[in-house]
Amino acid sequence: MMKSVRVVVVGAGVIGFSTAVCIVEALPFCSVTLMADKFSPNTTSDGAAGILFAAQFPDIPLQRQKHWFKDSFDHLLAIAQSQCAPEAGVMLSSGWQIFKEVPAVKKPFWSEFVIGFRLMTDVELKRFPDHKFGQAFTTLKCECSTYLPWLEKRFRKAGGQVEQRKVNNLQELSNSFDIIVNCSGLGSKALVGDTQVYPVRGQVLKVEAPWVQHFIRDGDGTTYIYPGIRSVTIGGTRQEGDWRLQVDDRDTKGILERCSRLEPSLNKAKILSEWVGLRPSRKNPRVEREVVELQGRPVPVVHNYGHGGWGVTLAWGTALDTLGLVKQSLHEMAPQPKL
Ligand SMILES: Cc1cc2nc3c(=O)[nH]c(=O)nc-3n(C[C@H](O)[C@H](O)[C@H](O)COP(=O)(O)OP(=O)(O)OC[C@H]3O[C@@H](n4cnc5c(N)ncnc54)[C@H](O)[C@@H]3O)c2cc1C
Ligand SMILES: O=C([O-])CC(=O)C(=O)O
Repeated sequence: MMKSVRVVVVGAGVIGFSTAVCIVEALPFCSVTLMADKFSPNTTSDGAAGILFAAQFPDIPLQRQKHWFKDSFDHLLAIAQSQCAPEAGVMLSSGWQIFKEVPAVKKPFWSEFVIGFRLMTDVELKRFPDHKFGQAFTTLKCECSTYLPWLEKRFRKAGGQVEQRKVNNLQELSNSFDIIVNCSGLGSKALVGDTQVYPVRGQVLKVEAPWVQHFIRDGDGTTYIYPGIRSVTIGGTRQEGDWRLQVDDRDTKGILERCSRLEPSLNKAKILSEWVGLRPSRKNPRVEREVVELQGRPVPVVHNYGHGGWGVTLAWGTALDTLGLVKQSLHEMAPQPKL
C-alpha cells in the first residue's frame, strides 16, 4: 500500500519513542520517521530512575492527568507481567514514600492506579524515626537504557525509520514531511522558542546493593532509593535553572549521607556510576496541536514535551493523547467532499 502521509517525530527519549511507536502501530498508511541528535544511551531518559508515580500539574484537568498515568501504568504493567519484561527493562517495585510532616493530600491522585496503595502503620514507620507519615504501594520501574532500545526495535519492526540529525528549525522539515511531532524535551527551548521550558538538574548514583529490595522515597523529593534490575539508583538533587552536566562531588556526598540515613546498609554499597540529567521542566507539560506557517504553507505541529521529573511515568499516556492530535490533523488534511 502507498504510504501517503509523511510524519516526523523529533526526539529519541522516552517521549519521542513512545509517541513514534503509538503512531506507527496505529496508522499504517503513514510513513513515520523518528529524528534526533541524541539516542540511547545518551538521552536524559536513559539515566532516569524510571519509577512510576507523579506530582500533579497545576493547570491540566485532573481527569486528563489521571488518564496519562493510568494509560502508562496499564501499558507497562502488561509488559512487566509478560515474557518481554527482562528485554524491555520493566519490573514491579514495592516500597514506601515517607514524610517528615503529614501532607495535606494523604492519597495522591494516582493512588487508585498503583497496586495495593495504603497508609503505613506506626510499626512500619518506627524504622524511619524522622518521619511521621508514609504510604506503601507497589508500582513499576521502567529502566530506559533497556526500554528505549526495545521500543526502537518495535518501531522499526512496524516500518518506522530512524535518522540521526539535529533539527535547527521546523522549516527544515516542512518540505519532506506533512505532520511534525515535537518531542524534543528541553531542546524545545531552542527548536520552537519556548521560554517556559527550563532545566532542573538531577544527580543520581548507581550502587551495588542487591540486599535492598524495597524503594524508599522522601515525599519532599530530595532523597530516594530505587532498587532496579542490576543495581540500585540513589538520589537525588533538584537544581532549578542549573545547566551543569558534570557530576558534583558535593552532591555525591549529600546523596550518600541522606540515603544512608534512610537505609544504613548503603554505607557498605559499592558505587558503580554517577550521572547527571536535566529534567525538561515546565509549569505544565505541553501536549497540544497548532498549525504553523512554514515555507508559505500551513503545517500541523503536534507538541509533546515538558514532563519534568515525570516523563517516564507519563510517556505512554501522553503519547496516546498525541496520537489523537495527529489523527485530528489527518482528518483536517483529508479532502473535504464538495457540496
Ligand atoms: C535524575 C533524574 C531522575 C529521574 N527519575 C525519573 C523517574 O523516576 N520517573 C520519571 O517518570 N521520570 C524521571 N525523570 C524524568 C525523565 O527523565 C524525563 O521526564 C524524561 O526523560 C523526558 O523525556 P524526553 O523524551 O522528553 O526527553 P529526553 O530524554 O531529553 O529526549 C529528548 C530528545 O530530543 C532530542 N532533541 C532535542 N532537541 C533536538 C533537536 N533540535 N534536533 C534533534 N533532536 C533533538 C534529543 O536528542 C533527545 O533524543 C528523571 C530525571 C532525572 C534527571
Ligand atoms: O523524584 C523521584 O522520585 C524520581 C524522579 O522522578 C526524579 O528524580 O525526577
